[in-house]
Parts: sequence; structure tokens; C-alpha cells
Amino acid sequence: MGILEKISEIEKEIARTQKNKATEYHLGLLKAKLAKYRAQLLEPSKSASSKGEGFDVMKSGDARVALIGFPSVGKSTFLSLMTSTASEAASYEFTTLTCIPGVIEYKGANIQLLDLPGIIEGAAQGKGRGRQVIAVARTADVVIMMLDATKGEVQRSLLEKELESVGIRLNKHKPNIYFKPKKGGGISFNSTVTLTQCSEKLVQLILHEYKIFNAEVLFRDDCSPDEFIDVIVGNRVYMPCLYVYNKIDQISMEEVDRLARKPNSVVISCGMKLNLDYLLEMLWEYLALTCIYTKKRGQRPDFTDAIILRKGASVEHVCHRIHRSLASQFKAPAPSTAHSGWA
Ligand SMILES: Nc1nc2c(ncn2[C@@H]2O[C@H](COP(=O)(O)OP(=O)(O)OP(=O)(O)O)[C@@H](O)[C@H]2O)c(=O)[nH]1
Ligand SMILES: [K+]
Ligand SMILES: [Mg+2]
Repeated sequence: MGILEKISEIEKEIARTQKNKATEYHLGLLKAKLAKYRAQLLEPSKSASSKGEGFDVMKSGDARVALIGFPSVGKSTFLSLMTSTASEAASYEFTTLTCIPGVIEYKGANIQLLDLPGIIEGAAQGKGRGRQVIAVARTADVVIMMLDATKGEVQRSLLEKELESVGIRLNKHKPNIYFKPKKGGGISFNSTVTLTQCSEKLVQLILHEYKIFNAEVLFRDDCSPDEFIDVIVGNRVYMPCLYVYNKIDQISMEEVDRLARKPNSVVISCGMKLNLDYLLEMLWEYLALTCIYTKKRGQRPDFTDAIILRKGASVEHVCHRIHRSLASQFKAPAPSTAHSGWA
């Protein structure tokens, strides 16, 4: 049996297994198996054809945003509107076949926006150029999932599933679990909170499935088995995602209102240039960038020239951006410990 078949067998078994106390270990094990097979599937294949031709775009600017969506939702139209780059837009599907970078200039920051080919169900398993697109998405700081407001919710959940299946976690925090494999001593299990979804026994079962017999595990939150598996597997990316519903010129006001109220969602029309400013504001918030203005002694700050930093940057980062040797010239206290967590 191929890996794809094994995955589909397990998925079917999970679907037909009722979720209750008696089946919780069985389900936990199935999920661990599923994650293992998916990881195998993602291992880079040796054939040259899977290489991302036209997808190796250099990172540039202060942050990177990837446009993910089904074909013809308006990704290229959006890139052409927001940046000085033109990306071909047309009414037929799969107009865009490679990765096309543009730059959004906002609040003094250069935000790299990547237009990508449309992806469809099965993308994660290599349908279309799905794998290359998803590989680019993994490198982004924020994903814009562009949706056609006229098409209903099914596109959104399909894409979420695709990204989920390759270890991309949207709008989720890294699970607060300390996990450290050891050379010996068995499994030591502790938690600082009451656990309602995992137990010591389930944790052990899952670890054994991964052939881990010695480890230290500390749950600091009431995490689920899936979250625990994410921590063991390790190569997950946790990424903010904005759901952008385009083409609202084609739907009723009531429908616009309903979509706009969904969490992490913005409604726009590229065709009629509606709500694009608000989208930029939201994007800025999701990127969590901070502007720092420097000033010379006795002069007013220069608000035209900001230093752009990511959330969590320290004074040391600021110094580094001003001059490479500035931080090392500081006398005690060391700048990084004096004020960490600037943004
Ligand atoms: N009515 C309406 N049409 C739009 C809007 N935005 C884009 N379109 C149209 O939608 C079609 C597809 O636009 P594209 O920008 O090519 O879509 P895409 O997502 O890049 O498509 P692929 O590259 O094929 O994946 C074009 O005919 C656009 O003119 C909008 O806000 N309203
Ligand atoms: K198109
Ligand atoms: Mg396109």
C-alpha cells in the first residue's frame, strides 16, 4: 500500500470511530500515525520535476506576505492594485503559474507581497503546483487567504485543510508544552493545569508510537492530543492568516455584513477598490511590525525614515540596524537584557 492509501485508510477509520472516552486512546494513536505518514509524504522527492521552478523568490523588505487561494479569486488583480508590479489577471483559471513578487509600501515599511498560482483540493499531495505554492507559504510572515465572496465557505475549509495537513497552523499559538527527549530514565510526565483532553497514559502511547521511550513532558496548558503531536513532530509553523473575501461587488449587503463579522476576516472588492485601506491596516496589525524613529540630540525625530522591527525585537536589534558594531560598544547593563521585548 502506498502512503496516500495508508493516509486515506486512517482518515476513514478516524471518521467512522465515535469520539468518546473508550475510543480516546485508539483515536490518539491513529492521529499519531496519520501525522507520521504525512511527514513522510512531505519529504523532498528526488525527482527534478518537483523542484520549484520560478518559485525561488528572494526574501526582501521588512516582511513577507503570501497570497493563497483557489484559481480566479483575484490574487493577481490584488497584487497589481497594491504594488507597482503587474501580474497578469484573466477570467480563466491558472492564469498565474509562478511566484510573482511585488512590494507594498506602508508606514515606511516595505512589505513583500507574493502572488502565487491558484491551489485546489489535493494541493498538499502535489496536485497542480500545490506543493511549491505551499512551500512558499511556509516562508511567509502572514498568509492572506483570498476567497471569492460569491463561492461560499467550502473553499475556505478546503484550503485550511490543505495547509493544516502540511503542518501550517493558522492563527494558533505554539502549544505551551515543554518536551525534551532524553537518553534514559523513562518518561516523566507533569502538568501545571488540569488536563481534560490528554492523560499520562495517552501521552505515553503517543510517544511510543514515535519510538520515544525516554523524555520529559510538561503540559503548561490544557492541550489536545493533536497539539501534543505537533510538539513531538516539531516542524510546524504557526502563522497569522487573514481571510480576505474579494468580489463583494457581486453579493448582497446582508452577505457582505455576515462575512465581515467573521473572525480574522476582511471583505474587499478589487474590481471596485472597496475597503483596501482597511485591509492594509489589518495586515499591518497581523504583521506586528513596529516603527522606531531615531533622532539626533537636540533635533526633531525624522518621521520619514523609520527602522522597522518585528514583534519581540530587543534594543540590541535596534542597535544592530543602526550600525553593526553599536550594540557591542554599549557598556553594562547589556542592552538586550535591559529592555527585552521591545515591541
Ligand atoms: N467582480 C469582480 N471581479 C473581480 C474582482 N477582482 C478580480 N476580479 C476578476 O476575477 C478574475 C480573476 O482574477 P485574477 O486576478 O486573474 O485571479 P487569480 O486569483 O490571480 O487567478 P489564478 O492566477 O488563475 O489563480 C478576473 O477576470 C478579474 O477581473 C472583484 O473585486 N470583483
Ligand atoms: K485567473
Ligand atoms: Mg493569478
